[in-house]
Amino acid sequence: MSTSHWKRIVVKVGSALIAPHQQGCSSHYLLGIAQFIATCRAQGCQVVLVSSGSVAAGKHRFPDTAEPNISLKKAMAAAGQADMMATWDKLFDFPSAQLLLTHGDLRDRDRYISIKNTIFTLLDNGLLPIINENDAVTAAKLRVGDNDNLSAMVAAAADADALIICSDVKGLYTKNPNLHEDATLIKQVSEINADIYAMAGGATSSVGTGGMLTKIEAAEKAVSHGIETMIVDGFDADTFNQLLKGQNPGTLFKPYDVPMKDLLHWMTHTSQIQGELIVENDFSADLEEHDTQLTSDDVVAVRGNFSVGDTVLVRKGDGTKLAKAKSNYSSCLLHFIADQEDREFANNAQQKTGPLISDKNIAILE
Ligand SMILES: Nc1ncnc2c1ncn2[C@@H]1O[C@H](COP(=O)(O)OP(=O)(O)O)[C@@H](O)[C@H]1O
Ligand SMILES: N[C@@H](CCC(=O)OP(=O)(O)O)C(=O)O
Repeated sequence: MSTSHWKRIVVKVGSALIAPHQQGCSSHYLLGIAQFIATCRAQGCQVVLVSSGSVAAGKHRFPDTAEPNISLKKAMAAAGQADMMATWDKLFDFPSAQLLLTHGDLRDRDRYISIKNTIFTLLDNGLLPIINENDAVTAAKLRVGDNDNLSAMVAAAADADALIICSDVKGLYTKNPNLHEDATLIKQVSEINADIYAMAGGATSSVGTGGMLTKIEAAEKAVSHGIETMIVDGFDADTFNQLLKGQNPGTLFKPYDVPMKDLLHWMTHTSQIQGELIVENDFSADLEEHDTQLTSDDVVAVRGNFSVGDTVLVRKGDGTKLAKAKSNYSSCLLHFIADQEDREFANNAQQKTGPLISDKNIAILE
């Protein structure tokens, strides 16, 4: 790893670094991170910042709430977001821009492409995109829920070379170091497997979300896109000197040698399977190469409730998974078509809407 070889990176900053005392924002720990970002940019590396901290920053505006419920957390996020942006903005001598996203935005292919374009346009014009989840408006079904996974989705969208997750611990330990004195730091992870997940516990601070578990999930998403990922200690100013010297100050997760194709990665790690289309057992998944298209005639069963634009799994009746794809029809419409005795309705739907799945929006599973 070396900062001078990176063309584009995503830096994720956890809540404890932004509002360490939950009395609004503090620039104490952010200064070193801001200097690191400025140095990377000066070296020609584009930077996207994913910043947590809106809830922690807004908390002090609601002093009588020891255990805030979800509505209060949303209000805290709304109250703290502007403060958090203003705190970052003061530390930079270049302009920044705010993007507030939900999983609902990222898992819709058109909106995902639009987000991608906006990030690139901001970067190409010298702005620093600062991204957070839109906590104030999002609902349970539509949220990513933690900024570790959000930062990995953003890193994939931005086609980043590296994802640096700045937290309140040095990196991944064999067990939670805040609870176990004998925990030891893991310097490098070449393969994320069940043993690695078994080391990860949840957050122990009152402001963190997800703990190490969501960071490993994020690392898994990122490395499969070919993005080297690091968990580092944002409290320690020396972390950023080490990074600039090409050293590993925390835990480094090695990227895949052969990254997943972009569309398959998005279908696997960002979009969510909302249902299944079962096709005949002799159906082959050559939709991509042969420009063929799946129609409602090819489907023998429909599972789950999905809407137009949702991602579905295409599989054979024997269980073989063939592809993940965007459905141009809702499950409701497919059931209705299947219930019709004649073909007229299906033909009309096909003429109006086109194929059930087009070759542009399908990722063949190898
Ligand atoms: N194996 C582990 N190694 C390191 N930290 C761990 C581990 N398991 C759980 N943790 C917890 O994860 C916390 C970091 O996650 P979190 O609180 O969500 O921080 P952030 O706000 O930076 O996302 C640590 O402070 C620690 O309490
Ligand atoms: N979106 C939330 C942060 C969620 C989150 O993942 O927090 P953290 O674990 O501190 O990175 C906020 O701005 O408060």
